[in-house]
Amino acid sequence: MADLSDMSKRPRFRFIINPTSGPSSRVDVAARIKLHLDHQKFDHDIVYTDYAGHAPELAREAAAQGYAVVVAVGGDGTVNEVAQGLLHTETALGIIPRGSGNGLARHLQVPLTVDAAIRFLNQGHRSQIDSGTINGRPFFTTAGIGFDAYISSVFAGSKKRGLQTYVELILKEVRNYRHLPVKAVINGKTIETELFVMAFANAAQYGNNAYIAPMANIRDGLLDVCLVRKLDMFKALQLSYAMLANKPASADSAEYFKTEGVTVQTDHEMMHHADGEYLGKAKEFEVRMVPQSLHVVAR
Ligand SMILES: Nc1ncnc2c1ncn2[C@@H]1O[C@H](COP(=O)(O)OP(=O)(O)OP(=O)(O)O)[C@@H](O)[C@H]1O
Repeated sequence: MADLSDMSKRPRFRFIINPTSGPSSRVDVAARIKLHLDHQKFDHDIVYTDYAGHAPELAREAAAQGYAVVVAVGGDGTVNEVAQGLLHTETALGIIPRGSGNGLARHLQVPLTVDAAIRFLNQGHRSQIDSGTINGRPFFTTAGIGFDAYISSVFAGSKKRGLQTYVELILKEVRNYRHLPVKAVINGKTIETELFVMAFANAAQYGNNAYIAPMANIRDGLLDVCLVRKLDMFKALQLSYAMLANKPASADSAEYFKTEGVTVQTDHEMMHHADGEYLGKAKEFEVRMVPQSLHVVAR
């Protein structure tokens, strides 16, 4: 683990702000950076995204120019985009969490308020984490097939944001959700089942401290798979309780696997997501771990 303050040249930080993300309470993040970043130690610039998909370009450009850290200012969607631009480079991802879930920030124990997150960046702790891919698309927190992807698709079309919207959606949609048969291969074993959800966890949680894979270690080179077969109301309650208590669910509600990769096939078009971003439908999925592929500023 290196300390940024040890570097001989003054390290540069780029802050990438997604102006569309964040709670309704407006904080002038640029002003907070001016106030709290250690300007004796670090140079910085601030750029704003103009459109979805802009952040990877801005991050890639900064990595090519030798910036020490690129800080994603936004929710997990922005974090995902910035991190994509930093994969396999020496530039570390920093986070100022501004989303409703903040899954990666929570897993990496980044402070959740703007001022504290900036002061945390000053400490300059760096380490490396794994990332994953689902059908080639990178993810850093979780990806999934089934109900979680369905919720991300409904959420994407909803104007409302935040935890309450998520909970309302889940309660409304869970009763109507149609389970589909899949064939998955995990660690050489073939599983054929009616699927509610198959979640692929690099970090332990979806965000909002909802733990889908409590044992997940973001640095072990392994993916934690949580398989939930057909769900009834009793199992749904058991699973929800376990997720909020940061404990594995009982064996008849969910099964957990550690693996380097998974393939899934189905005769039906199924939805998938990466870090809560809805990615559309497919009949075949390949999920892979990419060990130690991203530097981060984390505890
Ligand atoms: N300038 C922009 N205009 C429109 N969309 C943008 C812009 N910049 C980034 N985006 C898109 O906004 C999406 C959502 O961002 P993000 O997840 O950070 O915020 P959020 O939706 O408020 O957070 P959460 O998902 O935690 O509620 C990103 O996936 C990104 O593609």
